[in-house]
Amino acid sequence: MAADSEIPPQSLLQAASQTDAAFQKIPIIDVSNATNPDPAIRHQLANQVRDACINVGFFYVKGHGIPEEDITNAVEAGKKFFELSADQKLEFDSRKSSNFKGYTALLSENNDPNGRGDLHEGFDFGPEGNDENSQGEKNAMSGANVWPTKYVPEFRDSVLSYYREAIRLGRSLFPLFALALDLPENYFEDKTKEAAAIMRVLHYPPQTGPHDDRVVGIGAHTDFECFTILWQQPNIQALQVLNADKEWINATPIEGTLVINLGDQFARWTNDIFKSTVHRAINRTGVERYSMPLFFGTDYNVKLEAIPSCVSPERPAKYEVVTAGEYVRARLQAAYGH
Ligand SMILES: O=C(O)CCC(=O)C(=O)O
Ligand SMILES: [Fe+2]
Repeated sequence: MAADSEIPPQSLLQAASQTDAAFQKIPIIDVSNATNPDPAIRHQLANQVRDACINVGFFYVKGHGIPEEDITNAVEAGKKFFELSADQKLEFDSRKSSNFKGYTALLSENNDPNGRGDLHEGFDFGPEGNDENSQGEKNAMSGANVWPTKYVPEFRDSVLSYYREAIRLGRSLFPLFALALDLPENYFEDKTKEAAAIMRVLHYPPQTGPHDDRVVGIGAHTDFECFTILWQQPNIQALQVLNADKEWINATPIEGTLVINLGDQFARWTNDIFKSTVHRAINRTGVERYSMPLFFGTDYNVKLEAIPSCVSPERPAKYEVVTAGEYVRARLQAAYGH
């Protein structure tokens, strides 16, 4: 066994009280052993995940098992869609949909209230085929997806193949997050039955002109859900993560990895022991950039209530209890203004 497994494990609250959120680097974690039959190996991996979650809120995963071909096909389909004319793309305008699905044009979103609109366009979709069991008040994005099949016939199959792979990866991470929180490995299983994950394909045109922190690809924000699985285009530096000293740390793409970042559902659930870290993206490279985030949340009827292992007399519960569905709906309405 590795030497660090001989160090007596620190309690979660103890570890959380000694965090170093002025991180300079984003850790890389090899998750190929996430489902290893040896519990000692899974625990060791969960310790790395804990460190990343309480100090940074971001980590790269390698050994994620998503075939390169699924990534390429999804990105290529996205590129073809964004190359359509503005009028063609607006046939799928998400403002026409009651559930935030479809196309969002440049500048129609504003993630940072101090910003002037985000310089990216996007296409949003969710799970297919579970409309019946996920309808209703509780689910802000339930209901049918829209697909640009008439212009890009392979779009739906290509992005959904990647989506399914990313969901598989996301499901394999929940037991690690549970162990990292001193919880039973299956803690999140009954809370993530629907895999209420929304995925986006994003396009950031290159930005030129004078530097203005209010005009960026995606303004400074935190994500809403438990965690995000982000593919970002290789060789393009755009994504930046804010540390506790208010320095922007580059999340440079690393070949063969995906970025995982925690969102506000996890921060609320863990009473801020898991960090939902502010980030933004600016594409000043002179070339087009594409990225694909998938936001993995809990089922929308789950109450986001501080987990007992994350609360103590020194660290009382900080957030009022809301359901995941109420929370996501409010945040989406604030970002998209509808
Ligand atoms: O494109 C990126 O690198 C970041 C996207 C992002 O932060 C988001 O969609 O929430
Ligand atoms: Fe984000």
